[in-house]
Parts: sequence; C-alpha cells; structure tokens
Amino acid sequence: MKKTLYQKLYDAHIVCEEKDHLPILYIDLHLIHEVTSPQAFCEMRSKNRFVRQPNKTFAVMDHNVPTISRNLELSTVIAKKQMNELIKNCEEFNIKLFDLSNPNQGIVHVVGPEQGMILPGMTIVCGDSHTSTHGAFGTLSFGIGTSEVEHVLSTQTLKQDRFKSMKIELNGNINYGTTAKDIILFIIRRLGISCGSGYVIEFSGSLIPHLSMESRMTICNMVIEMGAKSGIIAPDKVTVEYLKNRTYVPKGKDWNCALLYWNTLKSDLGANFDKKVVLDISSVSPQVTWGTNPSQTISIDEKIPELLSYYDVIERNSAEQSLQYMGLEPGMYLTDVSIDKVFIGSCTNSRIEDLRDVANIVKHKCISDTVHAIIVPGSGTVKRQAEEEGLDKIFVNAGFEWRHSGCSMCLAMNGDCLKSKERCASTSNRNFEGRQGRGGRTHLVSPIMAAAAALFGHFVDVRKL
Ligand SMILES: CC(C)[C@H](C(=O)O)[C@@H](O)C(=O)O
Ligand code: SF4
Repeated sequence: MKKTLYQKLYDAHIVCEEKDHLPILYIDLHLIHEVTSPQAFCEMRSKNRFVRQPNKTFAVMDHNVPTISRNLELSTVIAKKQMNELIKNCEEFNIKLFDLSNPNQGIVHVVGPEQGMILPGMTIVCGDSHTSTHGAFGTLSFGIGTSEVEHVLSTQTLKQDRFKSMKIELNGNINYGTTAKDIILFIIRRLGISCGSGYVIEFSGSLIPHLSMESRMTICNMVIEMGAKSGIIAPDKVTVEYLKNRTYVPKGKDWNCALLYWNTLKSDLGANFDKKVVLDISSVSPQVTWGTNPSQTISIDEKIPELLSYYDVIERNSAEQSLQYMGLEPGMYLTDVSIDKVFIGSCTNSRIEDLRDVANIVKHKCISDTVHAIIVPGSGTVKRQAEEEGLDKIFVNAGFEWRHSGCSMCLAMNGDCLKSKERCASTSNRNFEGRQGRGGRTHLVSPIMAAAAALFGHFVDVRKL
C-alpha cells in the first residue's frame, strides 16, 4: 500500500497493535521541561517506578527561567519550586538536564534541534504543544499531557491513535519582506484555527527546498495553532546540511546508514491524503494579527475587516470581542496603531536566522523612545553565536535589551510580561487574551516586522523601508 510520510513513521514505531485497543508506539526521544513534568515524577515515585530509558529522555528548563540574569533567586516562589523539582528529579532518575548553568540551555524546541537530537524518522514527544516544531526534520512529533509524560517515562512507549493525513502544497516564490512566519499566519488565516483538527499536516511543494531549517521549524511550530496534531516536512539536502556535525547526530558509518534511511522518508507517489490544499504564496505580504486568535490576521497594507464582512455569526461575534479587547476598530490600518513593547523571541522565532534578520533592519538605527523592546535568544547557543557575529552590539546600540534565553514574554510565566492595555509586536505564536500578561494586547508578526515596529513605534510595511 502507498503510504504518506506520517503513515510510514507511525507504522515503523508500532510496538503492539491489538483489536479493540489503541496501538502502542515506541518513542525515540522524550523531551521534558519544568512545567509539565513535576506531577509525572511524583506519580512515578509513589508507584516505585523508574525511568525506562533515561538516555532517551532529555530535560531543559525554559518556561520559568529569569532572562535578566541567570540567578534563579530572581524567580517567583512557584517558578523556583518547579525548577528545583526538575533538578531534583533529573538527578534522582538519571536524566540529562540543561539547567541555568548550562551554556546551551534554552527553549526546549530550540535546543533539541540545534544539538542534533532531532533526527529524521524519529518519534518525539514532550509535554508541550509546540513539539510539532520538530516535524520540520521529517519526524513524528507531538505534544502530550502530564499523565502521558508519566507513561512515556515509565515505558518509553505511548498509546496513540492514527490521525488523518493532510497535504498543504506551497508553491511560488517568497516575496521580499515576507518570511516563514508570514506564510504560516497566512495559512492559518485562510484555513482557520480548527482546520487541522484530527490531521497531521505534511507541507510540500516547490517552495520547500528553498526554506531553511529555521523557516521550516517556524511553519511546523505553528500548525498547533490551526488545531493539527503535528506538522511534517520530508527531509532533504537542507535537512542533512543542517544536521551534519551537530553534537548528537550519528557519526562515521552510522551517519552513512542514517542517510540511507532518511532517503526513504517521503510520502509515496500517489499516497492518499485525506485532505489536500494547494496555496500559491507569491502573493503573501507581511502579516499582522489584529485579534485574539492567530486567524484574525491581515496583510500590513489591509484594513481591519468590517464586522459585516463576516457571514458566520460566531466568527463575527468573536471578531467584535477581539476588537474590543485589542482596543481597535474595523476599518483601521495597523500602520496607524502605536505599540508600547516589542518581544523578539519564543520557539517560533528566536533562532540565529531570525536574529540576523532583526539586525539587518535595526543596524545603525535607534528604536523609538516610546517603545520598550527585548530580544530573548532561543538558547545559550544562539546567544553565543549572535555575540560572535556582533549582533548583540547592533541590538544594544539600537536600544534593545539583550536578554538570556528562555520562553520569557511568549507566555509571561517568568515575570517578563505586558501591563494591562500595553500593545506588543511579538514574534511568538499565541495572541490569546492575557497570553503576555493580564489585559496585554499581542500582535503576532515576523522578526523583521517586529524590528521595524520597534524603530517607528508603530507597525510599518517592511517592504517600504
Ligand atoms: C506550558 C506548556 C504546557 C504550554 C504548551 O503546551 O504549549 C506552553 O509551552 C505554551 O506555549 O502555552
Ligand atoms: S516559547 Fe512559548 S510557545 Fe514555545 S514552548 Fe515556550 S511558552 Fe510554549
């Protein structure tokens, strides 16, 4: 039978499949962080269980970490407790942990790939929804709940139903000023926040070979915002080039064997997809969200939609509520809206390529006096690389704060947050009410759009700079 890449990965990991039971899959890598693991370890301890394969489990602290300095004492009581628990649990259960003292600590979805832990063909889970990011390497990766974290720790397997396969074919050329972030925002706007529900989405088409791994990760990262289980992109030359010589990739003969296997990781010609969408991305412009879900998005040169343009009553009501929360009106241009904060970071857009893009925009310029802007690199590795390239100087000279790595203002758990009614241009992935602080107003954009907004104090069309 002809199979999609998702079906191939799924089938290759079945440990047991019996009638009337969910199949059990083998998990090649289990990533854990301080927020969704403590309860799982507690349960393990109470049941006298041990971690089945500590060498296939990797921990990092990221959600709660302070980004102003590496001093854990700066954190709130709960944050400190979660991080100390993680340290204790990793010691007791013999799990490798990148804590605050580790030079490569960072956001779990940035650290895994850059360390070469994420290899095509793997199954990867984490108690975190944006685990879909790793599908960019041709893996089957998805977020799991805390009880599933416990199950994977104890057995290195997971009960998992089959999902449907969707193909999104992206064709055409990317325009100047448009990035992977704009493409995924455009897709979510077009298809809606629940169109991925029940599916693993494979991205293919003539655009893909031109996308870097960073861009592919940005796209797969956000499929969760359209309700999909995961995103997936077949590995190719770009994947292999990215992985070569990274710390945890196989070496020598094992590398050659791996290459042979990776070559087989593609959907068979004529494989059946349950849903197919073809999009021409040549006309995609820089995107900005105006509402409180990622589909409430417009191109920078468009007006916020009139409520009457919504035929669906639920969508119209949701738009009205979003506009009220965001302090905006239909018919406005976002270029007329001033912003208070800029956040460049998160597992969507905090990799070296993103920071280079920002530096290109702000070099020899100064941010607006009315804006407070922070850049939070995705990992210590990204931070070091940026500093080696002199990007930190460009940022600091322009007036940005150059922070330590972590999730930071993406979800505002560590104290980096918006005040009520503060408006933020953010490179993160969620713009729900209160996501970046109670009453805070989030506009999701690409790193270059965020950088330009910092310079001008309002959104601008980067294509006109
Ligand atoms: C804390 C964690 C459970 C959560 C997630 O799973 O997505 C977080 O990473 C987020 O982005 O909201
Ligand atoms: S950066 Fe944001 S989206 Fe990513 S894992 Fe952290 S909190 Fe979740």
